[in-house]
Amino acid sequence: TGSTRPERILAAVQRKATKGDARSVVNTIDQYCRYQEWAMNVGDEKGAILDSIVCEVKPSVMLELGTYCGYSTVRIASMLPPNARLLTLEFNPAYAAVARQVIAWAGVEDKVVLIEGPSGDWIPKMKEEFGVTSFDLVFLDHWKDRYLPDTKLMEECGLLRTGSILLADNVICPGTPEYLEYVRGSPRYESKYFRSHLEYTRVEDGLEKSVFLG
Ligand SMILES: CCNc1ncnc2c1ncn2[C@@H]1O[C@H](/C=C/CNC(=O)c2cc(-c3ccc(F)cc3)cc(O)c2O)[C@@H](O)[C@H]1O
Ligand SMILES: [Mg+2]
Repeated sequence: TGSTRPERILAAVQRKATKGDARSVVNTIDQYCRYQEWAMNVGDEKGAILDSIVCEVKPSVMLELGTYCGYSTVRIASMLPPNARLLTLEFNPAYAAVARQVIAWAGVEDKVVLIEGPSGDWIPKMKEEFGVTSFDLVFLDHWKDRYLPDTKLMEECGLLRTGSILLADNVICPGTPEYLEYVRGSPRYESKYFRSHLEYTRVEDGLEKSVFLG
């Protein structure tokens, strides 16, 4: 019963990254996943696009679907002002346990609320449990066939307001065809594709940024 990939990533962070330095945690994970073993973090190239959108939107309340090891959680949190909040959903307890430690090592735990459980259960409870009115920005990076149902669920739960932004990873690889067709075809969204590459590779992938028009 050896270690899991997320546990090996955590070990690399605790061995090589400077405690309390979020950028050093991000760089350590990128180094590890580029030169030791690949992992499904948004990565440095798409991560730079993510950074620019977080900086542009300056969200007060943000949601991330699919924490995994916490790489994008730390990346986003390091860009947020002190009073902003990032809620991140992860339903695999082992991954959540790793992510909590990565988030703590980076020193961003004050801006992050990691919620352990499936998005389908928690999205309807966001208002009552976490006092969320609506999300300024949502980063979708969980199971690709769940992007569309969860987007519809957020609409139904009144968690999107005019101007809320959805940013979806992997719209090319592995691909999210139904989601893409929906946001690009719906008059309620203004969508834009940011071309990039699959993390740590030369394979094409990209992010889709969709503004909810109400
Ligand atoms: C049940 C839906 N609700 C969920 N609620 C909460 N957490 C969820 C949920 N789904 C999945 N998760 C979690 O999100 C993470 C899942 C992410 C899925 N991502 C991918 O499959 C993915 C896959 C690739 C990829 C690309 C090319 C390949 F050859 C192989 C893999 C690249 C990526 O950037 C990816 O994001 C896990 O931590 C999982 O436990
Ligand atoms: Mg991804």
